[in-house]
Amino acid sequence: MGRLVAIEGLDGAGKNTLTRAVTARLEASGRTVCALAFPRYGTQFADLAAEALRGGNGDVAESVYGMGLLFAFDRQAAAPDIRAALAAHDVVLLDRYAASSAAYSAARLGEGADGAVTAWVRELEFGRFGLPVPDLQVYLDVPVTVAAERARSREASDAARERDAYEKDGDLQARTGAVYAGLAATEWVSPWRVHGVSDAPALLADAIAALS
Ligand SMILES: Nc1ncnc2c1ncn2[C@@H]1O[C@H](COP(=O)(O)OP(=O)(O)OP(=O)(O)O)[C@@H](O)[C@H]1O
Ligand SMILES: Cc1cn([C@H]2C[C@H](O)[C@@H](COP(=O)(O)O)O2)c(=O)[nH]c1=O
Repeated sequence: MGRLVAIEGLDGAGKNTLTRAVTARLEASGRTVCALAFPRYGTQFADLAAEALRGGNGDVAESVYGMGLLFAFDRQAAAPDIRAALAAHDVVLLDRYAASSAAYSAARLGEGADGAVTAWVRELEFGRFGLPVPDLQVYLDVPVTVAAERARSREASDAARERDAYEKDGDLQARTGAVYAGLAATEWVSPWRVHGVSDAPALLADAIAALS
């Protein structure tokens, strides 16, 4: 059975880039890795959520819990794929998982890491839906200004990556970062590790390798 590792952080923090670097390092050391990303763009629930964050689907985006349900349904639909990946690989790396819902939802509501909505996400996704619990959650701790600049320059160079409502809201990003720090400090759902902006991907890859 493989180890499940979720990489979390702000929009533009570099989660996808870090996931690819860690995958390469783990594979070079002989481990098999499967990388998945949430939301799963191109599938129903993820696309409904993405459209909502760009002004579509009526007033869905106004509801924090409504958005939480769409993201949670996306993960519930992916659960068989995650379990199959865990059965077939040494490591399954997730670019965002349930903690993204916890962090962004709490930030939108002005709650902390120990508030009502993070408890709701935990119970819904790991309780009611029975999603696999990560062996390790990683908070990629990048300053809000750096993440925002990366998201902006990516938008400038790639028209398909136009920033959504969350990405354009600097105050929301700052609050989300604070909630992520709280989730990591309190080991929300399972163990966490903080990966700093200057930390080498190899450090994280070695920590993941040590899990198995
Ligand atoms: N360590 C780094 N140094 C400099 N630039 C980086 C670094 N990591 C990522 N970037 C750049 O920042 C941008 C965002 O990176 P990436 O797509 O990996 O972020 P992300 O956290 O997955 O974003 P999102 O959650 O918004 O999809 C990309 O253009 C990427 O090339
Ligand atoms: C999975 C997930 C995502 N979000 C938010 C975070 C981002 O602002 C957007 C889109 O994600 P991407 O990484 O930029 O593609 O959705 C969320 O609030 N809850 C979630 O579960």
